[in-house]
Order: sequence, then C-alpha cells, then structure tokens
Amino acid sequence: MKLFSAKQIYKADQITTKKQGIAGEELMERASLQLFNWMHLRMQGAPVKIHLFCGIGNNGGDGIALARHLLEHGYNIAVYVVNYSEKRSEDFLINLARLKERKCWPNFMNSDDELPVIGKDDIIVDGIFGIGINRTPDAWVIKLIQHLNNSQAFILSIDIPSGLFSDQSPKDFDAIIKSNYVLSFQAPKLTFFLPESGPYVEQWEALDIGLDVDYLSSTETAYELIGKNEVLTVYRPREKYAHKGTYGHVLILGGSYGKIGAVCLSSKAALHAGCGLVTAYLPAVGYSILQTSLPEIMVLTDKDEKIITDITFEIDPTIIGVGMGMGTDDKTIMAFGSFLKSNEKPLVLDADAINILSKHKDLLKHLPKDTILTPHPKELERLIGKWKNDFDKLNKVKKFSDQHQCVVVIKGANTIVVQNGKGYVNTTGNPGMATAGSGDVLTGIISGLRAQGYSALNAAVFGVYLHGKAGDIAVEKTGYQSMVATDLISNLGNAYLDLFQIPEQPQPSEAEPEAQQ
Ligand SMILES: NC(=O)C1=CN([C@@H]2O[C@H](COP(=O)(O)OP(=O)(O)OC[C@H]3O[C@@H](n4cnc5c(N)ncnc54)[C@H](OP(=O)(O)O)[C@@H]3O)[C@@H](O)[C@H]2O)[C@@H](O)CC1
Ligand SMILES: [K+]
Repeated sequence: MKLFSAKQIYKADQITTKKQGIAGEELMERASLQLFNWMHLRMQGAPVKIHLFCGIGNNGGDGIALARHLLEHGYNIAVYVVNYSEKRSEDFLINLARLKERKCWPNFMNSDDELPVIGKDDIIVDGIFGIGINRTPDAWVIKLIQHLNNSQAFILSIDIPSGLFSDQSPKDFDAIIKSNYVLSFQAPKLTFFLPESGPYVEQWEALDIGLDVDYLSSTETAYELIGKNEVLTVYRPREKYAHKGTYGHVLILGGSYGKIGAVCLSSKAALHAGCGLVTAYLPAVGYSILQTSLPEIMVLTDKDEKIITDITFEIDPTIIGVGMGMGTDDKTIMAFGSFLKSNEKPLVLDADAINILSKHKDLLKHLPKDTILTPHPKELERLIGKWKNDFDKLNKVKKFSDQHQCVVVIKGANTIVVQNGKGYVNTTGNPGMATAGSGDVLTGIISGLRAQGYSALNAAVFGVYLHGKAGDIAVEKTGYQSMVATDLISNLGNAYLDLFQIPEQPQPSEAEPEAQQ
C-alpha cells in the first residue's frame, strides 16, 4: 500500500474534485459519511456521550459534518470548536452552518479556562488538526490535548492524531493526541509507523473516500507499506523439476568462542527459508556444536580455535551472510578486510560485520552492489552517525544506501527496508521478537531467500515480512515474554503457509445500517 505525503494527498484532493466535478465540501461529506458509518456500525445507537473536538480547518470540518450525522441518528453529542485561528476553511464554515441549522450550537473554545469534563467511558472524536498542521500549537491547545489524553476516554482521531505531522517529526511530544483508533483517509501516513510517533497510534484503519484512482495508482511514493498482498507479488513458487542446486548455497560466516549459537541460528534459518544448501564457516571450537545440533548443515572451520582469522574457502556459495557473533578482534578485522577485497559474491552483512565497517569506512568501497545490511539501531548509529529524529534517520539511510548502492534494513518495531531512495515499511512482527538471536534468524532468512534467486530488495522485504509473520504466529503459543529465536525458525513454515490462507471475509448482517449518501 502506498504511503502518500501530505502534498500528494492535497494534489489527489484537487484532481478528484476537478475530474469528478464535485466541490470540496462534497468530498468532505463523503469523508464524514465514512466516519459516521464506521462509528454507527460499532455503536448501533448506544447512548454513550460523544465529545467532538473540531479545529477550524478541513479536519475540523470533517468533525463538524460527522457531528451532524451523529445528531441526525440520535447520538448523544457535544461539539467543541477549538478556535485556534480566525482563518476558518470554507468547507468548515459550510458544515458549521449546516449544524447550526439543526439547532446544534458548538462550544467555542478560545483558551484553557473552559476545559470540559469528560467521563472515562465517554468517546472523544479528535478533529483538531489534520495533515495541515505546520507548527507547534499554542500553549492552551496543548493543555487541551493533554486534558483529552488524561481523560481515559476512548479517542478516535480523524485522519491523523492531532499534533502529529504527516511528513516530519513533531517538536513537542506533549502536543500530540494519543489516539486509540485513527481513521485515516485513503491511506495511513508514514509517521504512524516510526518509533517516535508510532506510539500515538494504537490502531488505524484506512477509509476509502474515492480519491481519483488514476492519480493514486500512477503516483510514485517515497514509502510503501508491506503486507501480505505486496509480498505475494514477489513470492517465487517452487518448481516441480527443481533439485537442491536450484535453490542456491548459502555460506554463513561468523561466530567466536561463546557465540557459536548465532551461526547456528542463521544457518538453520537460511535452510528453513528454502535455500538448497547451507555451509557454516566458523572458528574451530564450533565444529562439533554445529555438526551435532544441525545435521543438515555443512561446516568449514578457521584454523583458530576461538575467532575468525582467515576467510578462505574452496566452495562456491551463491551468497554469503557475514557477521553474526563474529567479534571485532584485530585478526578478524584483517581477515574480513582482505575477504572483502577479493570477494565477488553477493553479501548479507549483520552485527560485527557492520561494526567493522563502521570503524573502517574505507572497506565500504569493496561492498559488491546490492549488499544487504541489517543493522539494529545501535549498529546503524555507528554506521551513519547520530540522527536528530526519525525523518532525519530515514534521509541519512537513503543517502548512505545511494552512496554505497546497498540495501539497508532498519530494524525496529516496523522494520524499514531502504533502497534507491525508497522505503518499504513492514507490518508484521511484535514485541516478543525483541529477544536474543532474533536478528541472527533474520539474516539467515534473507540470505536463504537471496540464494534462491530473489533480488536483494525482494529478499530483504520478503525476509523481514516472513520473520515478523513467524513471530506473530509463534506468539499465539508462547506469549510475548517466552518467545525465543528458535520459535521464529520453527514457525517459518507456517509463515509461508499463511501467505496462501484467504482471510475470512466479514459477513455484513442485515441488521447493519449504513448511512446513504
Ligand atoms: N483528500 C483528503 O484526504 C481529504 C482531507 N480532508 C481533511 O482535510 C484535512 C486537512 O485539512 P486542512 O488542510 O484544512 O488542515 P488542518 O489540519 O485542518 O489544519 C487547519 C489549518 O490550521 C493552520 N495551522 C496549522 N498548524 C497550526 C497550529 N499549530 N496552530 C494554529 N493553526 C495551525 C493551518 O493554516 P495556516 O494558519 O498555516 O494558514 C491549517 O491549514 C485532512 O487531515 C482531512 O481531515 C477531508 O475533508 C476530505 C478530503
Ligand atoms: K485529527
């Protein structure tokens, strides 16, 4: 799913009204009917108090129009106009007049001395600011926002939690609505998926308001949201007459004394991701461990007992995954450096391979094109330097990936894969996956996919998706706390099977009323 910028949404808005020959307020009417239908379907006329806080722009206009629909269906509403500016939008004013015609008089709020009482079982509709916010709100508006956040009432945000900027980081985190549910027009916003702003969106749903399909489908976005539909388009089915050579040979290179487990996890994950053969290359101490615990995997050892000191081998792998548990001993750094200078195979680099590159930036020029790097936040910081905020981080990563022609996997709650100036935001995964070895499993999966012929970008995007999905399936049995990295590998098969399970469609019952346009 494309993640449009605010600028692109405004453009879509313009093109839609022009092509469909409708006025802006008609689009607002569509939007507010979608909001109303969503609420009405769930509330079925329940007499819960609904407080609608509406700004003076189009986000507020949506809220005012929604208030009219709720009023006409007998809901118990209170409407507040958060009067932070005299520059009211035209469509806001049209809808305000329509509400007044129905004898509903909003409370106009101009300062914080009139904060309304809100019960914890009430519902708040947040239509204060939408994607048009462009500066930090006034102090009294921030106080109101905090008052709403502290109310314990359920907060439903229109389009975006008020105070969040769709394409940049907020400056004042006290000035953001902490939303329980966001109904976002046409598509969610990138900011919903970033570590700083994501916590303000507990759940979201996109509402189709009929923006021009040609514009939406032909417009390139800087970010895309990756779910099942997107990965199904890259999935490569198995061929009947294939043999294990068809699916490639992964070499997993890493490990050190006490960290042989990292290589075990990556190697096993690569095999479960579907590659034909896996060889592990590790210090001699790991030989028996690997051979005993993973009989399917071949083993090559360094001449050193405890660390990697020399990376030379006679096999011909399809792809090499390097760095898990490898350490950064001087001898290992030397070995990795000379390996990079002579290597021509595609690479997936993780952990200490990234740490070594961060300390020896001169080695970056030896990375083959389309190398995949999978740093966690600290490794990323060592590689690209500190960032000011999430958007700054994304820009820095894009620059790094362009400069070194590589794919960067920014690991996090919503892992983002970056290549060629574009970001792919993953939607699977859960907090149970923040556990030892989870990253080693990811590197193994991506390596296993790359070996099977997936492009670097597709291997990274699909690998991240499968890894998260395996975690989502595993958590049903383990719970968050007890999930361990091997649970991810055990559920990789289920993650593949899930790709072809058709989700149950909700059956609309006859009792479900829908407002008509
Ligand atoms: N195509 C779609 O998707 C559709 C979108 N629709 C809806 O429109 C919403 C966007 O509406 P919007 O452009 O009117 O902006 P909104 O967020 O209401 O802000 C209002 C104004 O406030 C101002 N302002 C900014 N920051 C400020 C601050 N800190 N303190 C004080 N003032 C501040 C700023 O004006 P300025 O003062 O800068 O001139 C701004 O213009 C969108 O989120 C969705 O809900 C639907 O109606 C249907 C179709
Ligand atoms: K809002």
